[in-house]
Amino acid sequence: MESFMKDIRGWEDAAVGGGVEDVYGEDRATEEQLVTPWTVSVASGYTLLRNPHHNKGLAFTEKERDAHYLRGLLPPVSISQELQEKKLMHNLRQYQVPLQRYMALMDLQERNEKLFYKLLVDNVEELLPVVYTPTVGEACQKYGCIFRRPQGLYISLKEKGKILEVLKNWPQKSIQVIVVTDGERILGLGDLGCQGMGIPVGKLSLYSALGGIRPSACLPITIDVGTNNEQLLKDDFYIGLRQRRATGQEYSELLHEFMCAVKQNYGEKVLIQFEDFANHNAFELLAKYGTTHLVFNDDIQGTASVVLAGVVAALKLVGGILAEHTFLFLGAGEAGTGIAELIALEMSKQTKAPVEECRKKIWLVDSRGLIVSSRKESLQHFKKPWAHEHEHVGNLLDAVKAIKPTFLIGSSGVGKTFTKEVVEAMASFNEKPVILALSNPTSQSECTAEEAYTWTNGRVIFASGSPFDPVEHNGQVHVPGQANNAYIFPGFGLGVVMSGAIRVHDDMLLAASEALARQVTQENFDNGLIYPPFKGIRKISAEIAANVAAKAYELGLATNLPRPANLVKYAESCMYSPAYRNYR
Ligand SMILES: O=C([O-])CC(=O)C(=O)O
Ligand SMILES: [Mg+2]
Repeated sequence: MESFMKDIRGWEDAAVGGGVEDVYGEDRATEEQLVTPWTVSVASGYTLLRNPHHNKGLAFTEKERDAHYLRGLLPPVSISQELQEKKLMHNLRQYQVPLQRYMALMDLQERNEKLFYKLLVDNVEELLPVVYTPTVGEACQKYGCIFRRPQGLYISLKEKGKILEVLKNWPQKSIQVIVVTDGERILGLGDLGCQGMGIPVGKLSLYSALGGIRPSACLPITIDVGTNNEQLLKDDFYIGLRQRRATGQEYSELLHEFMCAVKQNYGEKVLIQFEDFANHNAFELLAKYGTTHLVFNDDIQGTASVVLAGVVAALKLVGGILAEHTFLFLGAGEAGTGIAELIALEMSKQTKAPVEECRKKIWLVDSRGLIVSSRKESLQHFKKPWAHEHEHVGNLLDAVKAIKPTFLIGSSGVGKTFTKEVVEAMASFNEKPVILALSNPTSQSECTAEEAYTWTNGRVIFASGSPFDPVEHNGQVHVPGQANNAYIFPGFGLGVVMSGAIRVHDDMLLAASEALARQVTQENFDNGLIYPPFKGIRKISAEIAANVAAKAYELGLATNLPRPANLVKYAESCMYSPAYRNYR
C-alpha cells in the first residue's frame, strides 16, 4: 500500500500511512491543520519508528510492518504492549538511583509516548515519585547535566517581541493546557532558573496520566528572565540565560507579551497554569490576569483545594465542624495564604458568618513570628488579612503554645521546622493532632512521617506534600497520606477543558475539593487516611472534573453547550487512553 500523507505539521500530528482518519482517533487533525502548506511529513518506515507519538516499537504487528515500510527495521518478534510494559518495569526496578529511573522514563517518553503513559497509568503509585515530586526536584537541579532534548518551549528575554512566533514553532496547534514557570521558586529548592523546565514537563505528564488530557494538547513552557542562583550562573552546564533576574517593568512586559500571545494563538479556552513562581509574582500575575485569561495558580489554588479536601476529611476523624477548629500555618506565602483563604471561604459558606470573621480562626507564622496586627504596616499585602489581635510571638513553638491549634500546617518550603518540641506540644493538647507537612521535596518536609508518628505516640493524623513510606510504631503500621496538588490539578483541568470554561472561579476550587474529600472511603478513614490512595486517581479525577464542570455550568462560565447530562461519564469518555491503536 502506498504510504502517503496530506499534511501534517512536524512530527506530532504526522499520521501513519493509509489516510488520516485511520489513525488519528483522539489525535485527529483539524481541518485547519490539514491545509497548512509548509509541512508534509510522511510517518512511515524509519521515520515512524522515530516518531514518539506513533511508535510502538516491537509491538508493531506483521500487517503494520508490511503496510508501513517497517520490514527489516525491527527484529522478527512482535510482542504486546503488556509485555513491553512488564519488561520496562523490570528494567526500571534495576536502577537503584531515582534520577536514573527518571532519565529512563524521560527517554521512554521521547521514544514511545503511549508506552510511557501506559506505564504511568498502570503503576501510578510506584512511578509518581519518579516523574514527579520528589525526584523531579533533583532532576531540575541537575537539568543542565541530564538535558538531552527540549521537552517544552523556552521563552527567554532574547525572544522579547517575538513570542507569538515562538509559539508558532511548537508543532502542535490545538493546545488545551499550558503549564508555565519562571523557575524562581522550584518546589522548596529555590531559584533554579531555566532548569525549572522539569516542573512543567512533570506536571503535564500528570495532566495526561492522571487527568486524561491528551499529551498533544499539553504545552510545557519556561520563561527565562535570568537567575539569581550564583551556583547556576557559574555552572558550565547551565542551560539558561547567564544573567541575574530581570524584574520590574522588564519582567512584566515579557510576561504581558506572553499572556497576549497565548490568547492570540490559542484562543481564550486554553488553561494557563502558573507554577513555582516566587510569591510576589505569583500573586500579582493571578490578580492581573485572573479577569482576562483562563489562569490557575497551582501553588496557591491547587494546593489550597487539596488541603481543604484533607481538612474536611480529617474532621471525620477528629470530630467537630470546620468553624470549631483552629489552624496554625508555618509559612505565609502562596500555599499558606492560599489554603488559609479557601478554608475561610468554606467556613463562611457553612456558617454564613462573614469571611473576615472566619479568618480569625486561622493564624499564620512567617520568618518573623506570628503574624499579628502590630506588624500590619510592614506586611506584604497577601499577609495583611491574617494579622489578628495578639501580642508579639517570635517563633513557631511559642505560637503553637499560645494559639493551641488543632491543625498545624507547614507551607514554608523550609525543612525540619516541625521539631520534636513543636510536635509534642501539638500532642499535649490534642488527642488527635492533625499535622500536614506540605513542603517539597522530601528534604524540605517540615518533619518526616516517622517523626510525626513517633513524637505523638502514633496519635497524629499526618499527611505530607512529598511521599513517605509506611511507618511502624508500637507494632502498628501507619500509612501517611500525600497532600499534594497532584490530586487536584489534573481533574480540575479536565473539568475546565471539557466544559469550555473561560474563567476559574473560587467556587470551582471548592467543588474540586469537595469531590476529592468525597472519595475517601470508610476503609481509608479506618486506616487513618484523609486522602484516597493514588491508584484510583483516574476515577477520582473524573469525579473532580465532573464537579468542577458542573460548577462552571452553574456559574455561566462554561461554553461547551449543551451541558452533558452525566458529567462523570462524559469526563471518563474524554480521557486520553494510552493503549495502542491499530494502524491499518
Ligand atoms: O510540585 C509539587 O509536588 C507540589 C507543588 O506544586 C510545589 O511543591 O510547588
Ligand atoms: Mg508547585
